[in-house]
Amino acid sequence: MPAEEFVAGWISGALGLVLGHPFDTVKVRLQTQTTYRGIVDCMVKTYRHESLLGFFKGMSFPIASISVVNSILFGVYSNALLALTATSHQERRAQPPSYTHVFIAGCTGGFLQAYCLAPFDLIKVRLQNQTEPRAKPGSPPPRYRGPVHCAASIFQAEGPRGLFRGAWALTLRDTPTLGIYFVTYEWLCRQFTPDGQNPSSGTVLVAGGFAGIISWVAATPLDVIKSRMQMAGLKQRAYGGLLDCIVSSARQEGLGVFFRGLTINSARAFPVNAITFLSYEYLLLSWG
Ligand SMILES: C[N+](C)(C)CCCC[C@H](N)C(=O)O
Repeated sequence: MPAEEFVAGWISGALGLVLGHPFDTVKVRLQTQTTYRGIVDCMVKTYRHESLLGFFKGMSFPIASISVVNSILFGVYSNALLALTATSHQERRAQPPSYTHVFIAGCTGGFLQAYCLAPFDLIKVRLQNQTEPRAKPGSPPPRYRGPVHCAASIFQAEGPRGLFRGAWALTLRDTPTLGIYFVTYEWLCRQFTPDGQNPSSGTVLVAGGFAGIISWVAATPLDVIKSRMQMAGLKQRAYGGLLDCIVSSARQEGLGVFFRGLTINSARAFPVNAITFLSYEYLLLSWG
């Protein structure tokens, strides 16, 4: 099983995450809290209350964990294509796989990474939603002191299953949308690249950026539900399950609720995925 795709996926995932984290914090807050009027209001309040550091809350943890999960996505994707089409990454430019194969391999990667992502994503969302300013004398301490404390508290209160809160919603969110992600990337690359050649850096940036946007647009409704299920039981009401969360969110806030965070998700998705794909392709090319 070729391993370099896993390593390249890991490094490229980490680069994308750093670039995207401030957007991600604003998104999670908009999706789960009602105190903000919009993106700008959320940014201003976060800055005033918590300084620039507020945007980078909980970042070291995703860098260490979620970038590893990205390696699973790209590693499984490439190895699934190898199994389906018997071509390695290097051979695929000369013998491009069909879009059906790309879709199936993307869904497989998405499905497997979602399960590994679930506990890390849960901790990220819980930490991002702590809006208390850092270490102000006299103010009550935040519920979680950091990622390890957060994981331990959830484990203590709810057992190992607690760490997989929202995992179903996450799997449903990621399986089809990561199929869409790789199909969009491949399709755009092929539009701008002569047959048999490697896409230029510009093409990879644009194709990666749009692959990110399109897959995030498709993923946003379930992203909202996922974040709410992850926060359930804390500040938020508890839900009877995925369906209950969908129905009661729609009843209380209208259908627009499913598009919360769409603009910010898309604004984040372009740079993050442009850099992710560019560094991924570059690393694989330089390793030959
Ligand atoms: C499929 N869905 C759109 C949900 C996720 C796509 C993940 C791609 C990248 N790691 C990122 O954070 O943007």
